[in-house]
Amino acid sequence: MMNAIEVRHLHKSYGEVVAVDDLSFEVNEGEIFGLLGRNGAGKSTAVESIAGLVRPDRGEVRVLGLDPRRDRRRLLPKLGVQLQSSALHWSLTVRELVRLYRTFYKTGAEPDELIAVLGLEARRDVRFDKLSGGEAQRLSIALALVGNPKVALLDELTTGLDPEARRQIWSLMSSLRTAGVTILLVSHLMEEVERLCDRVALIDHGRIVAEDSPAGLVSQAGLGQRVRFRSSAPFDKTVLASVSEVTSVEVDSAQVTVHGTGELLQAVSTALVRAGVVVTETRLFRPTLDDAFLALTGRSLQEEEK
Ligand SMILES: Nc1ncnc2c1ncn2[C@@H]1O[C@H](COP(=O)(O)OP(=O)(O)OP(=O)(O)O)[C@@H](O)[C@H]1O
Repeated sequence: MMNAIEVRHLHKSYGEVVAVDDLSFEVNEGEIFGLLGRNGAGKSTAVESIAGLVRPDRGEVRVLGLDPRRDRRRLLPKLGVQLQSSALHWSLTVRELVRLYRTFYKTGAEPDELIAVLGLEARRDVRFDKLSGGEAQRLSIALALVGNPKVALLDELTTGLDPEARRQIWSLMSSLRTAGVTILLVSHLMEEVERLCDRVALIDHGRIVAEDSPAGLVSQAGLGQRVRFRSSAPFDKTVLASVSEVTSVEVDSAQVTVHGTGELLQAVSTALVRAGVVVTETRLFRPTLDDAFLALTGRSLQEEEK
């Protein structure tokens, strides 16, 4: 099977700033692939290079086997691009813009249907400069999808959207996946990435730090899980000594934290019941993608680039 997107040894600097530093990855056909990283990590530069809008200093990009700069005319009908800051003609309405973009393609979506799918029906005749940030964002997704692309590049998919609109976009992404569209998406949102992406590349300083499924990244980080509970009687650690899932136990007065792997909660609960130990407020903490990012890059995803 051909890879829908291939990026090999991509480099791009802006003056002194190295935006993308030897970036290589592949996106399979029909896959949703996420680029996750802090502000300034180089994600947008990568997307713009794949879209053919930025000329890389070095390296190669192929989209559906085509060079996005050299084979631009052949690629554009098959490619949908949503960029972070799209400056659109401010005096055109939502409907006029979607219809205009539709004319760029031989085949594509029915403009009014697409407007409805993106929840913009009520705003159809509103000028672009009168839209809220979230509405403009949804419009930019509509414009990226109006040509029924085979490959969609979506930068900051749901940034600025309220939870309701976000869920709508997520379900739209799932139906695009079902339709076989390949999607490269840039996101800051863990929940979005965990829900949508088949695979994710963690990007830091223009480089890939790790690449796997969301669950795979969490297990790559080797963080294990924790079970925490309260014990009214002084807790005797030896109760858990022979439980193979347990790696360590911390007792802080009444609060007990058990670190371990596998079916930790089940194993700990069983051992406590067998020993006749009564505990309360039992909670399981699983490492998140955010924890994995911190473990793999040394910094939290929320932290801004200095
Ligand atoms: N056109 C440009 N001119 C100069 N510097 C740029 C340009 N575009 C990006 N950069 C710089 O390159 C680095 C990578 O930026 P890029 O926008 O690709 O990162 P990003 O991961 O997409 O971050 P964000 O989420 O904030 O957009 C940053 O240091 C940025 O300031």
